Amino acid sequence: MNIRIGHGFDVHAFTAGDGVWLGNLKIPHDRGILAHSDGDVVLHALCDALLGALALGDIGQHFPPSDARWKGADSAVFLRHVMSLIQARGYRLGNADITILAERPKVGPHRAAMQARVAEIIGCEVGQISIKATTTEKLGFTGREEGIAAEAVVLLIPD
Ligand SMILES: Nc1ccn([C@@H]2O[C@H](COP(=O)(O)O)[C@@H](O)[C@H]2O)c(=O)n1
Ligand SMILES: C[C@@]1(CO)OP(=O)(O)OP(=O)(O)OC[C@H]1O
Repeated sequence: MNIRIGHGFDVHAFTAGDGVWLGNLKIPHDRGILAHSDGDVVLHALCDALLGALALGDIGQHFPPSDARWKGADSAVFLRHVMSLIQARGYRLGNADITILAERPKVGPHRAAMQARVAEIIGCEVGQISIKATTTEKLGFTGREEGIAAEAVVLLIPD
């Protein structure tokens, strides 16, 4: 078996609320997230990258937005399931590199806790999880603070 690479991307719109779920942590904010689940773009992009690495489809195929079971769901449930699919195929995570695109909230103060939480869900070392953030210099939908996006790249290694 060969090493495999995967890429994921996710977007959610802001709505009224008091915080956003990022990396399975609720980050205080003056907006919330519009989504079927908890709307965690970090975990959704990561799930899609992991699925993509083994050509296993995308998050919406495994957890359809039409399925009431996933309404308000904790996205850690999605990530644990995706990891179980990967492990069943004889692969483990090499590393994940995630980028959050947002003017606000600022990710820096929460980065270490987010990395630790994602590593805990996956069952890997914190050093295997990178979480970065960038503004888009006030350009586009993230720049106008209409929504938030995340991208993830992963490398999977055969056991
Ligand atoms: N939501 C964000 C956005 C950015 N950061 C940090 O600020 C740095 C500078 O961002 P630029 O878009 O101006 O390059 C960036 O490298 C991040 O460290 C952040 O924490 N949260
Ligand atoms: C996560 C799911 C779960 O129903 O819904 P949303 O929370 O809306 O998130 P999205 O990133 O659109 O992915 C699709 C679905 O799998």
